[in-house]
Amino acid sequence: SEATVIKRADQLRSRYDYIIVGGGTSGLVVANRLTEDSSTTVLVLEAGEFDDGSDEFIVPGYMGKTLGSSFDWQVPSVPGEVLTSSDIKIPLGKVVGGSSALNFMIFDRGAPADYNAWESLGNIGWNWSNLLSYFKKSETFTPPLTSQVTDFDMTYDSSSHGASGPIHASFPPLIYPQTKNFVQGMNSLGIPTSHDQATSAIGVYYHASSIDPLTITRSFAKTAYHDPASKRSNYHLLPSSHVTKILLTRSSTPRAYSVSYRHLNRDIVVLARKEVILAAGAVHTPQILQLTGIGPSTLLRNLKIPLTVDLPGVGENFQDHPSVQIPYTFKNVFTPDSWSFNDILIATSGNALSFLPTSWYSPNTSSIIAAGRGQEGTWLSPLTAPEVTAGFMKQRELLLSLWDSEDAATMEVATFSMTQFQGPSLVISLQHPLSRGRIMVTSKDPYASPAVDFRAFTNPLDMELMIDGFLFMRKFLQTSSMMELQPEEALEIRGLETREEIRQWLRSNARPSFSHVCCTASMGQREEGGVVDSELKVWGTKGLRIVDASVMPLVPSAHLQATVYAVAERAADLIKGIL
Ligand SMILES: Cc1cc2nc3c(=O)[nH]c(=O)nc-3n(C[C@H](O)[C@H](O)[C@H](O)COP(=O)(O)OP(=O)(O)OC[C@H]3O[C@@H](n4cnc5c(N)ncnc54)[C@H](O)[C@@H]3O)c2cc1C
Repeated sequence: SEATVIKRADQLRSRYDYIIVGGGTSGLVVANRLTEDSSTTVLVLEAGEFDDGSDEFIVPGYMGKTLGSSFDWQVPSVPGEVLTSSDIKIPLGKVVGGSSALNFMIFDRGAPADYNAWESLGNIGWNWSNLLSYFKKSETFTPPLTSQVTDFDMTYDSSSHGASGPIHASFPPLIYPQTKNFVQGMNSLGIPTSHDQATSAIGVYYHASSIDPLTITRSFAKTAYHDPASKRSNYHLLPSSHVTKILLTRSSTPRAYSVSYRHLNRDIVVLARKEVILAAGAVHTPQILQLTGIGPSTLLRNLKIPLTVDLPGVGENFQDHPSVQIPYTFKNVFTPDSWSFNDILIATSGNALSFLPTSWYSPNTSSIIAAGRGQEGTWLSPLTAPEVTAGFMKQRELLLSLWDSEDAATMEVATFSMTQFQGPSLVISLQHPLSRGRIMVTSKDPYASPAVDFRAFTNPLDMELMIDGFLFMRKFLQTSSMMELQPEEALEIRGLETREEIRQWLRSNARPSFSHVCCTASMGQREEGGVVDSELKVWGTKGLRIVDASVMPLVPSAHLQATVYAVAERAADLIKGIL
């Protein structure tokens, strides 16, 4: 597949129709779709290398092993105001394929209400029914085996899925038997099994994974979108190319005409005839914009970065799913005797998720929502511009209606590592948080990490939901299905009784991220802190778009990759001008 990939910058053309910054999940989708037209030339500049072809990238049972390697950016984050545990390093793919090469392969969609909320914020066309065709376009779905349907009561609806898209969504051939206890435990608390999460993402379900069912290996942006495109002479990708800034004309509406990058210690500039497309992910896209002089004017002035466009929303509205592992051990969890070592390698861990509307786990739903409606503070950073605050107020009203609805989930319960040794590690994570973080550069140096400040749980209502999630887990672990696994509460949480005690424990044990960084260059009205319009064009510029997880206005209640693929597929049609 690397035969037509450009190895040296001197083999490049001096000019391309489109230059895509970042050869990750979204960038490769757009590069592939644009080069379907053989007269369109595209260059992808990717900071990372090709993966080394090792099993660690593609064998499901090895997932997680590449974290912390040279293929991972490992971006440090700022210590939290509320979470004392939150100065973590965030994993992000620095490799062709981006984070889709590193992720845990969970392949799921958010609820229709999550995407309709994007349109309600003024982003015309960004609703569930429009996105559904792009979810399908990106996917080839293979249903579970007949024996799995019988043994695990699995259900599915093929018509909700794609049949011929680039990314494979399938179920691993082996599923840990105790996954069934998880599903039945949820059912016994009145939480229904979703018939197919693809169109009905509320309740408990067995999730598909981005795995090619023939080879039982990872299906990701490189295999699905890059490999086929690399056979086209109008498609070029240059790895080890760190983009440092975008060059824009000095006209009244500046036009992006070129990209500056460093390749093998050389600083190089390449020209874009039509557009520059940012796909560097939710951490690096706002960084590149700020380095280019597009961002909050006060920040840029302080750092002596010449202002190109004053856009106060760049780097704001930062969201993720704060999460915590509930520490239990399970005495009666095992890997079936009949499984060989190879079987263990093809089984992903976990396989079931539960997405809960607030009232399904919180007895305090109405008082929490009333408190939200009455909130006078915003708990945004004191440095936040008025436009961004105005946009947040609109979001908050909408979010509280999602918190109050059975059509949207505010808590996820996930199960990982269903192995003999570790037991199911149960993780709860907050969906649709009200707290907002920010990502801002701290110097002109394009190789320095920006300050990544999650600000998780700064809005106190997020913590109230998390406490109710924690208490729900105790109830769940006492269901007869979960009791069969002989759970034992770890000593550190055994004594926790009051909300205050649980809050303190969460403050030092929750994590600000579930690796779902997004929303830092979000779609929206300019006077409401939006960075791109509903065609994903950066406000106040020409020839500059964003297509990655940064453009989402609100994080959906799902793991992010399926949504990133769908957004990028739709972005490609917008760029082609066929929408
Ligand atoms: C550890 C981990 C586990 C995850 N697990 C799951 C999961 O199980 N299921 C799920 O649905 N989602 C999961 N996700 C989330 C999902 O993978 C991401 O949301 C998605 O891949 C993001 O796509 P993106 O295009 O926005 O960014 P990325 O895929 O990260 O792409 C950005 C690309 O830009 C490149 N880049 C950055 N800066 C520059 C620069 N200056 N110059 C040139 N190139 C640059 C990067 O190297 C990268 O290749 C996980 C993510 C991680 C990190």
